[in-house]
Amino acid sequence: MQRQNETLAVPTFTDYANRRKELLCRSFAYLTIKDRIPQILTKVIDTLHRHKSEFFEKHGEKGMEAEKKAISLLSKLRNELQTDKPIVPLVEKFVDTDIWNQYLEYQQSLLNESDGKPRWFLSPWLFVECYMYRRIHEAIIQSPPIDDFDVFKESKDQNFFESQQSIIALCTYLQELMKTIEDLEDNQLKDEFFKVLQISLWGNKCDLSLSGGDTSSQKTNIISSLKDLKPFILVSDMEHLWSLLSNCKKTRERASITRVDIILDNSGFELITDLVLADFLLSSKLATEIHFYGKTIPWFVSDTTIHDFNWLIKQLKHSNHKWMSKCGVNWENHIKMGRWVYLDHMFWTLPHEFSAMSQVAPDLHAELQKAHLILFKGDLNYRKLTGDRKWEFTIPFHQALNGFHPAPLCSIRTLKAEVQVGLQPGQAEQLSASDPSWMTSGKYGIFQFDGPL
Ligand SMILES: O=P(O)(O)OC[C@@]1(O)O[C@H](CO)[C@@H](O)[C@@H]1O
Ligand SMILES: [Mn+2]
Repeated sequence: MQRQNETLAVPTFTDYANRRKELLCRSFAYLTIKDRIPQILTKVIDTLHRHKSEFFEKHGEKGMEAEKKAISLLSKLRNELQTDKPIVPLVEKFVDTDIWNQYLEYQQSLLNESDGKPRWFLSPWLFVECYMYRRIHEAIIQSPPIDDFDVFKESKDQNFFESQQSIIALCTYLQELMKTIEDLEDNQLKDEFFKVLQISLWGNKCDLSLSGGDTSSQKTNIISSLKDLKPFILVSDMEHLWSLLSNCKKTRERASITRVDIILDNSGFELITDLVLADFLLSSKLATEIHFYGKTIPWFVSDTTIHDFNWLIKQLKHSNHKWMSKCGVNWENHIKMGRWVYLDHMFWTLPHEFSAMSQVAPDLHAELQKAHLILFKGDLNYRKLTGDRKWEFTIPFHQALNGFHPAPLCSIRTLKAEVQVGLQPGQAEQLSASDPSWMTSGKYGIFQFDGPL
């Protein structure tokens, strides 16, 4: 597919003839739908199988029946996908069902010239992928009494346990830093701020949907790798973040607040890195309040739900490692005192790009407008920020946001999808020549800021 050039302000989502060509060229999107998604579905089915006796113990025969039903719905889903059947409306009534089905109709309306049915392999990748996770959820909620079962919980927890050593290193680092943070000079504080930002960036390498649900934990000490990883940061707007927050800190009146909102991505190791960043923001007084946003339903395998968030903090608190448990105690306290607030909203698990937020979820948009800074973690959020379009690499981030600007915002993301904007002329070409998989390997990262208008 041709990259959109700067003269086209908003490229259309779907040029289906080109899309087909792109798919046949074995793009990353095509391989995701063809290989990765069926692999994830097979894992989900296997997980349900393995929990059979647990369902029986909990719910008796009804639990066994429910397991069978969920598995049959999921096998049907896998078959629909693999045989490229039309994408069908959701049937089970849930808070977001109507919005989903309206979106499906919208996708259908884009297809007037063909047979009028969106299909798995010929619809926009972002839509199809989100739809698949929403259908998994539908299969589960259609199968009471196991309708609150999180099919990805096991993998998320495994990621946490396998990253133990790196988590210990991070908690120790944070607690050591806390001892001196009040005495740090401005430039020292800035250095530490940049460090915790980079920790949170590289934490995003560990997502489980890219690995098809296979384990993807952090085994090395991330802090000692930061220097070596620096050359892999393609856009580094950290200075802007520092200016913004240190300015808030200097000009803040006694009782007023500086609020940073973090749109979370993956649970497990990445979530720890985000909480380390959030704790640092409070302790350094760069912020006084943090709002976290997670997902209301299991999403893209490893994304954080309220259960994951609470579970992880509890795990830390009860750890027998001194600094891990100190972090757990402090973090629980931040929540109790209202310095940390966890929120969710169904918008985050809709297929819409973020420029549609003010229309689709005006309440969420209005809430985000109250933040001084919004940090968007991860690759999926980047795809939604930029509409997952094939933008020209050098187009300004601001333009790709397509009017989405509730407050100053920054994407913190490792590259795992074929969309990237705001690069220097020639930068993408150079990368393509030296490392053809630079956009999808998770090896490169960005801090991309869109500041005050
Ligand atoms: O948002 P995250 O966790 O950083 O990444 C999600 C992700 O792995 O899922 C998709 C592949 O299935 C890609 O968009 C992206 O690479
Ligand atoms: Mn994710």
